Amino acid sequence: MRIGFLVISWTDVLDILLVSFLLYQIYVLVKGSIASRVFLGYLFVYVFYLIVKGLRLELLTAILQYFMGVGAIALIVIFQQEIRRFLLIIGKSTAFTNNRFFNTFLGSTEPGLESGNLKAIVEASRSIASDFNGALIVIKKKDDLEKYIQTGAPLDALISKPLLVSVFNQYSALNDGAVIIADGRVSASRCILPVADGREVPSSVGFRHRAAMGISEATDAAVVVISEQTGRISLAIEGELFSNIPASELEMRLAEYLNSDKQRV
Ligand SMILES: Nc1ncnc2c1ncn2[C@@H]1O[C@H](COP(=O)(O)OP(=O)(O)OP(=O)(O)O)[C@@H](O)[C@H]1O
Repeated sequence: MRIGFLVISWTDVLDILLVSFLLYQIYVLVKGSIASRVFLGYLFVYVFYLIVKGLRLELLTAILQYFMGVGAIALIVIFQQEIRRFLLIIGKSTAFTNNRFFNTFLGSTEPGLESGNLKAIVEASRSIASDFNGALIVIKKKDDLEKYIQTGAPLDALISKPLLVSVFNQYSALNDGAVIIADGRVSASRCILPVADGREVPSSVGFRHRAAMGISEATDAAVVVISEQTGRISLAIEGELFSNIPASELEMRLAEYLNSDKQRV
């Protein structure tokens, strides 16, 4: 196709569409954050560099070229949260993660938790909350949690209300950190979770709740978090924290999420 003096092929159109899509995704990721200003600043420098290069100002071009090279590395450091989120979105896209072969390869298993086990978790949460003992309970869906289980003390125990209540008792030696429930067993306690520190986390949120958001952002696990200060039960799913959930609603919400085959994006 010819537009004026420009000859445009279908690969050029594809190229433009892909670049537009990428730029839009970057815009969505950095929108509203401090990173968006950095991104804009970098874009201005790049446009300036193109103008300078077009005008054949050799010295300034060389300086800006060097600056752009160093800037690219600086951008990776500045945007590490956004890049991580972007790669997670790609890694969790339904086309791959719903595929049986990829699930085996990634160590993912079928989702679901027996209703008796779910009831035990909910009853334990109710009891822990009423005693104002804090708790952090990670429940595996499909994604492998072995990496996080390794950070804690192995338990490999049957799921039961008395066990969970005693683990999170304030005098227990196991109450620090998170309990991870995987494949119908209480795998470990005292586990260390990644902490969410993105712009969407309100500064008032403490580390227990940040850790719940962090692991639910990094994996598809559901996390029950109970505040030691307020006794409130919250649920973290897909990086989002749903605060102050009534115990009566918790079981339904957990069952709905854990038993669904839906993979987040
Ligand atoms: N990254 C983490 N991984 C696992 N557990 C954590 C992590 N960060 C904090 N915790 C647990 O949360 C506990 C309380 O942390 P903190 O008081 O900062 O959280 P909070 O969100 O304010 O919760 P609370 O309302 O219960 O005080 C810690 O003692 C620890 O057991």
